[in-house]
Amino acid sequence: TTMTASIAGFTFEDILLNAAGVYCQTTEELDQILTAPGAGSLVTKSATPAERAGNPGVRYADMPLGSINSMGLPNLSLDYYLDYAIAHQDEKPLFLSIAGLTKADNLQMLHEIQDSDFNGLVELNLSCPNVPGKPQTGYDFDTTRQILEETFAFFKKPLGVKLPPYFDIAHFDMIAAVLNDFPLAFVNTINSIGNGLMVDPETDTAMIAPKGGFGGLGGAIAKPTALANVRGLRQRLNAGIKVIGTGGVQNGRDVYDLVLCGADLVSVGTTLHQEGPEVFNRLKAELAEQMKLKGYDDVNQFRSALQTLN
Ligand SMILES: O=C(O)c1[nH]c(=O)[nH]c(=O)c1I
Repeated sequence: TTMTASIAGFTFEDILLNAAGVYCQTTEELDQILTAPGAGSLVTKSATPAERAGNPGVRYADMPLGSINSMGLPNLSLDYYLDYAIAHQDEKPLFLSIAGLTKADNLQMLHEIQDSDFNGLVELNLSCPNVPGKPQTGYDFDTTRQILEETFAFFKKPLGVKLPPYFDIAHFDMIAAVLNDFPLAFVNTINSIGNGLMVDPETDTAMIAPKGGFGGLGGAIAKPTALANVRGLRQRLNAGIKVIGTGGVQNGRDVYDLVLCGADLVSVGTTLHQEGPEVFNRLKAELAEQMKLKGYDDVNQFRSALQTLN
């Protein structure tokens, strides 16, 4: 069974990887993803120029429908992840994620990456929902265009963007109209569904502390929105912009569905957090089983092959 994909000239021997933010905070965690059977790549925790502690208090919770988090962008700084990525980029194609709190921070980090020995892929996170007072850039189409214009004036290495989920067909049209104007290597869709709220039934209290309990939703609850965003963007984006599908992956059928909607790679967040890096081998085996049932021996045979009723 062939389960490879290519983005920006990189060949991925497996289509699975972690979702940024999950199991990728420290070199110890990153090494586990790097060596996990079934994982074809990894992405580092979204970085800021300087180290950040993130939001105080309980900031992650599992729940029946998935997870809720308001981490608040805790990370060990761009240099920490850049050093790791440079040290390991010859072992697998790697993604380095950045999430500056300002355009200036993003441009500063991109200049540093441009001038560095890192030659992998950069994921510009435009969708962190959990920094108090900071809106999700991906919902501001003009600001998104502005950042990409200033970025591509100097940045020449493979770059993609991590997008928030969109819930209006008009917004699929609008974000695609922006993205299609730039030589992006990929989009990664979706980030968590921003600012949900969950209650602990024992105590009638919000499950997480930051922002009065408001946080990004992941896991099973995110699957229909993830499928719609992968499909909606695949249908609208230039063929040269590849798609990483993220959201709601619990089993091989979920991976299959994201590929059916157009995903080239598939990333796993909540289920990785709950199960650990052995999840990749399980998902790979279950995907292979699903493909066998359907008569496919290569993911390239059914990518974007979703049928519709009319
Ligand atoms: O709270 C976080 O650190 C976080 N949490 C998310 O669910 N998505 C993000 O992009 C980020 I930067």
